Amino acid sequence: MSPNMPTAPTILSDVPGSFAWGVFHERHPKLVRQVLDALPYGPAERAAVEELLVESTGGVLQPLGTSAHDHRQWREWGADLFGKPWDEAPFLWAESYFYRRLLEATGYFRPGAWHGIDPFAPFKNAELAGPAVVDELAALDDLPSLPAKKRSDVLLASALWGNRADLALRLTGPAGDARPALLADDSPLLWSTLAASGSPRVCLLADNAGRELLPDLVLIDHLLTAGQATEVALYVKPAPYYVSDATTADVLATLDRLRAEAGREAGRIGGRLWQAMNDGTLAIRTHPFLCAPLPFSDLPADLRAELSGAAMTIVKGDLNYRRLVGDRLWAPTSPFAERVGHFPSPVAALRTLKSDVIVGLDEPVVAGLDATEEEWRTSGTYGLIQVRTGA
Ligand SMILES: O=P(O)(O)OC[C@H]1O[C@](O)(CO)[C@@H](O)[C@@H]1O
Repeated sequence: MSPNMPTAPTILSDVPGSFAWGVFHERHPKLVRQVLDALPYGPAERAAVEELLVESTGGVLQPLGTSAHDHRQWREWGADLFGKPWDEAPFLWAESYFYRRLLEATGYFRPGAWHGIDPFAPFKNAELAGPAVVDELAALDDLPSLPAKKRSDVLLASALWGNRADLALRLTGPAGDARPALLADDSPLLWSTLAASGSPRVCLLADNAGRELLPDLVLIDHLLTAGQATEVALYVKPAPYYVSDATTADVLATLDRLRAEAGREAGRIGGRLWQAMNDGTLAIRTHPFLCAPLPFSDLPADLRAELSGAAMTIVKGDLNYRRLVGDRLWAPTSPFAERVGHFPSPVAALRTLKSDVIVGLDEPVVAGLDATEEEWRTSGTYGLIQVRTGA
């Protein structure tokens, strides 16, 4: 960050009772139980997962072993952090490292029986096979009868509140599926920017699989068929992350789920997406930096170059928002456009609020929310669509 950039305190997890503290001390223990109950890991994996929990709630950060393929990369990302207590590391860094270490503990990257086994797959699979998805697929039958403008708005809203359907929150947090109330809505700017662009290439940085990825894919199909995008690149995580984050395997499972609805709108959407992948108008992409513990202001040159050609990059979800604006206690009225000035393309954030970071709100909105008893920043009840145009 340039020395002249305004800054704000980095969020840490060292304050008992804070949201970040609760992620380590309340959510992760529940998550670990869920993971160990969902797959029949052996004694070595179980012990390693339990040790990770102990280390991450009171111990010091231990580096990855030298046999890990990315240990050098993490040494570099955490050069001044290893050996320090977990709660002295930035919350974003420590939470990301927790998920990397969980994969290490379960043997995801090691040669052996558990190689490539997604520890969160049982939850993701159950969601995709569940009744909520059946209802959501059936609702797609109404899409063709909607006027084009209405269809765009409905699908953008679905992609936004699909982010509410977050397995991490539902496995370990409060129940509930209420639609978020929008605290900021720059959607007209999103549509007008795409319309003004000659042959728009759109990038979408995905967040969760299942009930979030499904509406994301439907939105992508709409952008392509309505000519609002001529090409779409969908960026997914290179490995399981933050419980339900989408990987290529999740895209394929979701496509299969759509295509299984033969003769219905869902099936037609699945077929068009398949064809778009075949002819290259839809590309699934990934990059190691998508699982890095760093803000997007540190994008590596190759990923920055890929995104810089986009007419719009749509950034989904809470974690991506934290990385986009910086995981700091900014003033909530701090301008969104300033916070994301580093991003290489016009950018639209679609996010339900699930952590303390927030920027770009109007003062009366903040005052109204602060006057309530609600944990409005972290409850997942509120959402936003914030856009910065111009590269
Ligand atoms: O799936 P999303 O929307 O990125 O949400 C992830 C959020 O969930 C948490 O991991 C808490 O469970 C936050 O710390 C994080 O930002």
